[in-house]
Amino acid sequence: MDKIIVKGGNRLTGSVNIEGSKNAVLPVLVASLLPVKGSSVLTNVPNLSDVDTLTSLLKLLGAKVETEEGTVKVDSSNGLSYNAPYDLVSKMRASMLVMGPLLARYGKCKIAMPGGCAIGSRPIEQHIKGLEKMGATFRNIDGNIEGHTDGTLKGAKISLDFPSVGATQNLIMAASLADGVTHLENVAMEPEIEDLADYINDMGGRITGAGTSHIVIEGVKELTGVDHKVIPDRIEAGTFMIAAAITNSEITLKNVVADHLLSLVSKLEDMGIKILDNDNEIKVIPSERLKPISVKTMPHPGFPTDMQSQMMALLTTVQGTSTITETIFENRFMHVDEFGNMNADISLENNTAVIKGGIALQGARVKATDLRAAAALILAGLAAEGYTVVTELRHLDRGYVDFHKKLSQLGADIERVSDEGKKREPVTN
Ligand SMILES: CC(=O)N[C@H]1[C@@H](OP(=O)(O)OP(=O)(O)OC[C@H]2O[C@@H](n3ccc(=O)[nH]c3=O)[C@H](O)[C@@H]2O)O[C@H](CO)[C@@H](O)[C@@H]1O
Ligand SMILES: C=C(OP(=O)(O)O)C(=O)O
Repeated sequence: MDKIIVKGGNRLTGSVNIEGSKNAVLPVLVASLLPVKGSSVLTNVPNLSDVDTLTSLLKLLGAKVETEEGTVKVDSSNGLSYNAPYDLVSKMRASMLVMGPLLARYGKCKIAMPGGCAIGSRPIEQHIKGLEKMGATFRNIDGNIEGHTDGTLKGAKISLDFPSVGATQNLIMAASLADGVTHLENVAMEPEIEDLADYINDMGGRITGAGTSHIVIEGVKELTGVDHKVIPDRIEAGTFMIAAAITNSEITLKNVVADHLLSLVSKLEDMGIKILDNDNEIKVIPSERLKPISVKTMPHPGFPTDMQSQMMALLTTVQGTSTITETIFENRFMHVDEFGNMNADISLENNTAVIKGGIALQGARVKATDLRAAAALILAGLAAEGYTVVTELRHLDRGYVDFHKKLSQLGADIERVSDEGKKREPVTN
């Protein structure tokens, strides 16, 4: 089993390049199933295992996919299959997003129940309810969801109970090829939604309001493949901002959109850290004495759940009592015990973690419990006394490209020890 070994105490310096966003590229790849003409060329695509899993799913569905360093070309103009099997879907929640495009293009889909990080139950009733309003019917058979329409989806007025990112993406894609106009209310406002809408609009779609809570989609007869550059990964960027803060270092992030990171920036500023942004770059200027804070995860533009564990790592090093309340996923505190193994004092009161910070972290052998927890434990290792060994790196590989190499280039004492022959190779087909 691969492991990352980090020796704490080094200051970081220099700059780091941020990759294309995992949470943007996955829906954009799925939307590449929509065009009946031409092919799409996606650039700024991160080399992640989630991207490999999704391109495998697209191929299995009948799309032609060519992958090169940072670029994926998808041609879905040939007939597609409508069956997304368990072995791929179970690896990744984003697989559920193929429901919308398959129903829109073929009037049917068969999808195994989703996977992803074990951070809580991942219900999809908001996806299903919205698609039902557009005329689809569903049944559950042997762990699969089968959906049907009588030919085409119909535009509808849909209000989500909660601004689910996945449901918003699924419904945007479905409505893009539906008959008539769809109004989506109380939808997610994440930057990844805007990226998806921009991509579909460039293909000939008619979507307005993406990035607000009310999106209107006028269905079109067909879409045509286009080139699209994926937006920068705000969560990878945020993770490196915390790396700077936790090591009391000044670093610069390149290829970022500062406006996507406002809630994190505001919290870091409350703690006493200075953040300067200019022209797709962010500079983090640390401070010796940070202040404790309270954080609550919320749908965008609130504080992202995907930054919760990294922020927790930082708060363990800050003198005083901080709190983090997780409102998005009920089981996203599995890293608390791992931080405890590193001498952190964190107690859980329902969905709030109370962090008594400032007790020196001690290097330990810890286990990544999910994707962001993997990064957070490595961040804690940067500040801990002695060596921290982080295992279960398959989680890390879902969402971070060369994390240890980037940290090492910034000056961290870190290495990844691979099991012979088991290292993930980039897909080159
Ligand atoms: C709002 C939010 O922060 N969403 C995050 C979520 O997106 P993702 O699309 O995975 O999740 P959703 O936004 O759909 O779900 C957020 C919440 O809504 C619930 N839910 C969702 C759909 C549904 O049909 N029924 C239902 O109850 C989920 O259980 C969860 O508690 O995980 C991604 C990966 O960590 C993040 O990038 C997203 O920012
Ligand atoms: C948990 C994450 O991803 P997923 O929803 O794909 O599991 C994440 O990006 O932090």
